[in-house]
Amino acid sequence: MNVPGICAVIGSGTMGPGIAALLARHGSEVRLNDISQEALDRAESACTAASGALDQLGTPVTEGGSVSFELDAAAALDGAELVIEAVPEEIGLKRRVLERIEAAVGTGVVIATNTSGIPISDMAAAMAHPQRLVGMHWSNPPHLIPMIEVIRGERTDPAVETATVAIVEALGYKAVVEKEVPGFVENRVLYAIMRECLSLVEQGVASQEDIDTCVKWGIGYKLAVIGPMRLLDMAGLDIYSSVSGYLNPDLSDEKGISPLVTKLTEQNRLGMKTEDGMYPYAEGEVAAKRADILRGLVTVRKALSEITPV
Ligand SMILES: NC(=O)c1ccc[n+]([C@@H]2O[C@H](COP(=O)([O-])OP(=O)(O)OC[C@H]3O[C@@H](n4cnc5c(N)ncnc54)[C@H](O)[C@@H]3O)[C@@H](O)[C@H]2O)c1
Ligand SMILES: Cc1ncc(CO)c(C(=O)O)c1O
Repeated sequence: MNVPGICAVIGSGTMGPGIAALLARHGSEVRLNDISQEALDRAESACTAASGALDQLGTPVTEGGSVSFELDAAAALDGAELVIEAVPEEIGLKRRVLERIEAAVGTGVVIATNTSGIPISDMAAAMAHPQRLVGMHWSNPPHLIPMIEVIRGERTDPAVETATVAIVEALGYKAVVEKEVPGFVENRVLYAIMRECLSLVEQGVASQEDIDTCVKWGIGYKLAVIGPMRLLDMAGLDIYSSVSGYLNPDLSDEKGISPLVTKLTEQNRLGMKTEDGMYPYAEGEVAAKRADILRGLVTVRKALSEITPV
């Protein structure tokens, strides 16, 4: 199945433009909406950059695709066959936006939320037709990371989930989340890794730099080729049993926010957006790092596409 003819993406911040660019690449007429004209102005250059990255990847262009930038939500939603909500991760805002989307589209239109981990059923609670809400969790940067989680809520119509899986499979790789646990699969695994890494820095076990090197060139490299379940078979479940027996009780079980992250956020050291966070950034260094990251993701994605999935 190809992607829908007309899509609306509601929210044009970090995620919206890359989502729109990829859908347009596959032939959709995409309307990108935001309440901020400045965000829409930034989105135009973000979409151009995303399209350039897709050129480098060699992603074929399906004729007929386009992205328009709409401050008027009604204009963006008019005739949409798929709506993707990508506004900030705040359930009250998402519920209000979903209500407005519902009022503007037919009951047969799939409404997908890009929430990072809010249970779909919680978001659907305010909807008149909750059966058409489905989770479609993209990863940043959305035009390059080909895996998209599909998450159904308690009242999601199975046909809506099936249609969403078909769209995802036209774009990349699906991971169907069978139970809508907070964080779904990707972010639960990612946040478990980040919790342990932050704990290791807080304990002085290793520096940020060496932890990044260890994870990138150790498990990150390996897991890019061998999924964790396959790796268990490769290592041997007996090995896992022996090691996890003494290691699991010692892993971080921090239930709150990392004290180091709390300290840094209180100091407004938020990372690249403030040019200081886990690392300091000299003038111009953030743009250079972002370019390096995108170049690296394109290069690795090309290499991975050369191998058969293990
Ligand atoms: N940033 C990431 O790495 C990432 C990755 C995957 C999923 N997500 C999820 O995607 C969603 C969006 O995240 P983001 O990082 O793009 O957020 P963001 O804050 O960068 O962008 C959100 C955009 O929504 C706009 N907006 C706010 N209210 C609106 C409304 N009523 N109508 C239309 N637009 C509105 C804002 O002006 C802003 O431009 C969140 O649920 C987030 O958890 C984020
Ligand atoms: C830190 C962090 N949190 C959430 C997400 C996605 O929902 C990402 C990501 O996509 O990379 C992330 O890095």
